[in-house]
Amino acid sequence: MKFRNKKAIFFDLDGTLIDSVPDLALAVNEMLTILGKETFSEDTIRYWVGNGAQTLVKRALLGRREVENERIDETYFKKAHTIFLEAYGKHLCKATRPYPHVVETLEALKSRGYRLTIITNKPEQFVEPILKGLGFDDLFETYLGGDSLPKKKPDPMPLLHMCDLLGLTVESCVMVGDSKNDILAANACGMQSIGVTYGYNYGEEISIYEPDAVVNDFSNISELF
Ligand SMILES: O=C(O)COP(=O)(O)O
Ligand SMILES: [Mg+2]
Repeated sequence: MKFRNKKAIFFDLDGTLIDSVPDLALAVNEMLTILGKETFSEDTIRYWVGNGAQTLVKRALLGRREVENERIDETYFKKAHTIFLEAYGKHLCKATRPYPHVVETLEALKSRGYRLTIITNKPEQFVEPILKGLGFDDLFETYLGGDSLPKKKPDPMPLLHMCDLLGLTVESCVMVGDSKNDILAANACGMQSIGVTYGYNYGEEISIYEPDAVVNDFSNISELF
């Protein structure tokens, strides 16, 4: 298939452009150690990434992914969250790297005239330092973090807001992501989407959420435009 008449491509960050779990896991375990709690393997923590920093901290404190109806003492949670943000801020690009073919594919799409932006659930404060640290911040026109707006993916709010920022219709944009949160957000506002299979989707196949296309390697995205 080919996407036609598209003007902009919105990219998810963690699990799509960059493999950030090693550094997220380092920060989670630093937080747990400071709090005197047991730490977890990178493989376990990978299943907890996707809903932003607050949910990641909550999952780590409770030691499981399903935490929606769980209550944690607010003061304790705030302390843990602050420790996590400080720890992660120190390790943003220690082991975090772009996935294979990401940089050259983004460069090719940009040189063909596509407007490129990032919509991540990661806290906004970390986005620019990571992009700068990895040397590809100049490829993107703008970005939104998980705390930039009142709602984050899977809510369509950030996708619709990005369309407004760029002055584009939903139909002229495509969302690319590794997680159901990306595809559900796109589906909720009628935007077309591409799922990547190599990221973090809580151990589930991304195809279950019915993106318009699925790619196993980032370089395959350029063939879709
Ligand atoms: O950090 C997260 O929880 C998810 O970030 P993402 O939206 O870029 O995948
Ligand atoms: Mg992601």
